[in-house]
Amino acid sequence: MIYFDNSATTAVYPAVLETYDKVTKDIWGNPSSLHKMGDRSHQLLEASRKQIASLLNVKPHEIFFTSSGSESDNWAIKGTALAKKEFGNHIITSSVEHAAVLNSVRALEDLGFRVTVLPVNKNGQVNPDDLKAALDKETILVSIMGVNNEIGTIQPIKEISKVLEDYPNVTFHVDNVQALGKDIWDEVFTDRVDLMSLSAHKFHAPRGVGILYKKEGKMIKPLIDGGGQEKGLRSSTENLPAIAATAKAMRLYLSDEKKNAEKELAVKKKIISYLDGKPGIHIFSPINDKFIPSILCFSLEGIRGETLVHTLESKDIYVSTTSACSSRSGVESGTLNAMKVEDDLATGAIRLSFDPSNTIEEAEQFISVFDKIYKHFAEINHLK
Ligand SMILES: Cc1ncc(COP(=O)(O)O)c(C=O)c1O
Repeated sequence: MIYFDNSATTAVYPAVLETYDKVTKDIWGNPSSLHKMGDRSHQLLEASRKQIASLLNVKPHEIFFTSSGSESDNWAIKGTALAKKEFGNHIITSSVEHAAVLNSVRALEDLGFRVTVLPVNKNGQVNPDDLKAALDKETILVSIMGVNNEIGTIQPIKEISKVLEDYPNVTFHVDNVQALGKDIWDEVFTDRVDLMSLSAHKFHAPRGVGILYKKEGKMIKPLIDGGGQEKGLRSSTENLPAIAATAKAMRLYLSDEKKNAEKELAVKKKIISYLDGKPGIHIFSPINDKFIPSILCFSLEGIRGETLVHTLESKDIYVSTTSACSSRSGVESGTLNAMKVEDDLATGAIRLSFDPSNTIEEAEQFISVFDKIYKHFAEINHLK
């Protein structure tokens, strides 16, 4: 089996599963309970928060646990809009955001907020000058992702941060769900970032945990009301086994970022060296400093992405059409469309996403399987 779909989700590390198991069995008290069992759970919850904060170089009280990256995005955007609606009604985002961001701003648009969606260039990057031009005195929120989930573009968060230094009252949210552990943290998490979303299942923790970093003092309204957990801002009994597992997974995932990025790059390089220059092949995530090494998106002219996904699956190789969450709903790649890629190439795109555990041997096996598919379709489609 070759798993090249790590941007969709990752396998839980065995050591992390052990933590999950142990906490489920031994530390199952409700952290809000006043007795000893509750106290023990509360201590573990806070220790997990502290570890995550330390790994991200922020303060523990700036870390909030949610249920997913999607919830963190929804909360960042809708929670900020609700908290700041007296100060303005304008929100800026980009055309290549994840659906959790784009659909959140669309929902706010239906409620009367004004939304500007910034275009991107042929690499899928936002131009900071476009942001500058879009900002006005009504702007309350800017939400731009750190790394795109479909093609792996790194957004110019540093330059955007510089633009936003002149607008201290504008909340700046960054969706960094795909950016953690890619050895680019300084580029995507600056001092100017006020809110930042992460998702645990993207870094070998179990599903069911998202993280929202909220800079001290930033205004946000809760979306989930109830018993007042997470300092009254996000109620519901904490998913402690998964949270403790998340802290451990993050420590392991970030322990060798540079080496991990090099391993992913080696796999990507190997496959690109095969694909590059082949008639009918279009590569959307080349190797350069604008793209992370772990995502490779490309299409083969005349073939639908889903056909390629299922043909590869029949050989026990797992990849996605552009993003796993939209592929079942049949939605074409939002990112490639925003980059003005022709429709038939956009619907033909597949995404390979690597993990440091992937090997050059797997890349070679992929190439050998793909080459047969390529030759077959190249003949049918008369590609030269
Ligand atoms: C950039 C980005 N944001 C948000 C999400 C949503 O995260 P989750 O699956 O935890 O809801 C994803 C998931 O693929 C993503 O890639």
